[in-house]
Amino acid sequence: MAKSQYTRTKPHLNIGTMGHVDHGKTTLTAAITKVLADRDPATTRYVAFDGIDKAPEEHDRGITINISHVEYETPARHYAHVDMPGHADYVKNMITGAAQVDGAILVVSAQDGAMPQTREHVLLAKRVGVPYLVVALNKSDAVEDEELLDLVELEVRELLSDYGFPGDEVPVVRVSALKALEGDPRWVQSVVDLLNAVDAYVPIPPRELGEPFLMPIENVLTISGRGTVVTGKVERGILRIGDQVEVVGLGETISTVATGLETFGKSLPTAEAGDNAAVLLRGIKRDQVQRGQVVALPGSVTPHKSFKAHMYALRKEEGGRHTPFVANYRPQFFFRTTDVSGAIDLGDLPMVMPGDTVDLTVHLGKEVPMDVGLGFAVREGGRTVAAGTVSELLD
Ligand SMILES: Nc1nc2c(ncn2[C@@H]2O[C@H](COP(=O)(O)OP(=O)(O)OP(=O)(O)O)[C@@H](O)[C@H]2O)c(=O)[nH]1
Ligand SMILES: [Mg+2]
Repeated sequence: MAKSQYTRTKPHLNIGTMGHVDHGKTTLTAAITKVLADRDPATTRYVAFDGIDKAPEEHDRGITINISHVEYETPARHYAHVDMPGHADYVKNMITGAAQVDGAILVVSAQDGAMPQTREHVLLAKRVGVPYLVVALNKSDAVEDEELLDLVELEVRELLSDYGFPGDEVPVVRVSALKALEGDPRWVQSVVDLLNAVDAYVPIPPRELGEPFLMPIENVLTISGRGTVVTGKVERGILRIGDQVEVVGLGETISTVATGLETFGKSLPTAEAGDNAAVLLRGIKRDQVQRGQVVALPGSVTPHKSFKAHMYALRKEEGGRHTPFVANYRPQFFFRTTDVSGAIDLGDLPMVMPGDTVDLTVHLGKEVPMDVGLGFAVREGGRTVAAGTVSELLD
């Protein structure tokens, strides 16, 4: 596929920006690439705001809809960065992004403080297993009163603690993405400080290199003359060019061979757990594969329609339901990069109250590749109402 080769000179980490709509996630993403590209153009390419929010609808509405990937390097690390949407209607896309990261930058506008999707994103981050958050208190240029900044910081720390993050320890860095993008030295430094905090606070997670290869498919592309390419973040294991793989879930399992590997347009000899990879699949047509399936070592993962789950129903203060749900409740279930509708079998329970933690059975409309321990979110009418983990595989 690509000409130049990706060399693993620095540890690799997956990070992203999350937070309420308009708090400055995309501006910060652009500013990070700008600041790093200005320092070392050999390792980072500047990606302007329009290169991140590319879709015409994003342009017209001035909001992020799709998640978008950029890469950059600090002196210590290579980062793949996913810019997530903040708008309530696109939380679905945000969940996909959050499921991939090893840590995230929670962007909070210092002017507005914590807002509904700040809360929802922190909660989802916890539920989908984002292990570390660093806070960018953005738009600090627009708030002159230091005490106000202190107040917002305190509020955010409390919010983090409410959802099980160490609110006292989490680095909170006062930044201005906009001013950094404009080259204002004070605020350029604020972005450098933020990156230093990420370098120092978010550890490189142990990669499951010894496990069988698995990559959830996030996107499917056609490369003319070459064939079909699937992209995603490698969840576990190592894949080499020429390896036999299976595409599993949402229908028949398909067997094929990985005939090419890439990351950010550079060729890879092997794709490893943690990598953002593009995998060229031999003899596969674009319509045979889709987002939500996984590419895996043959026989290593099986698709299931039914499973037992350990689940927490969000309280109404957390954005959850105001009323209990009863037998045959049919919400959407979000796994890795897909969502599927399903029914909940409560067994002997008469109902589930917001705030309850329960064990129940789920029957999905389509087969999803899963293992015990896989996390999922439950949504209904555009909001997250529950979150859980798979505790036992049924048929
Ligand atoms: N004053 C000031 N304005 C900012 C700053 N960062 C972003 N903005 C402005 O805030 C608005 C929203 O910025 P975006 O980067 O699109 O916000 P977002 O969080 O990506 O929005 P969604 O992706 O739609 O959730 C834009 O008008 C920016 O110019 C900042 O540091 N200071
Ligand atoms: Mg955005």
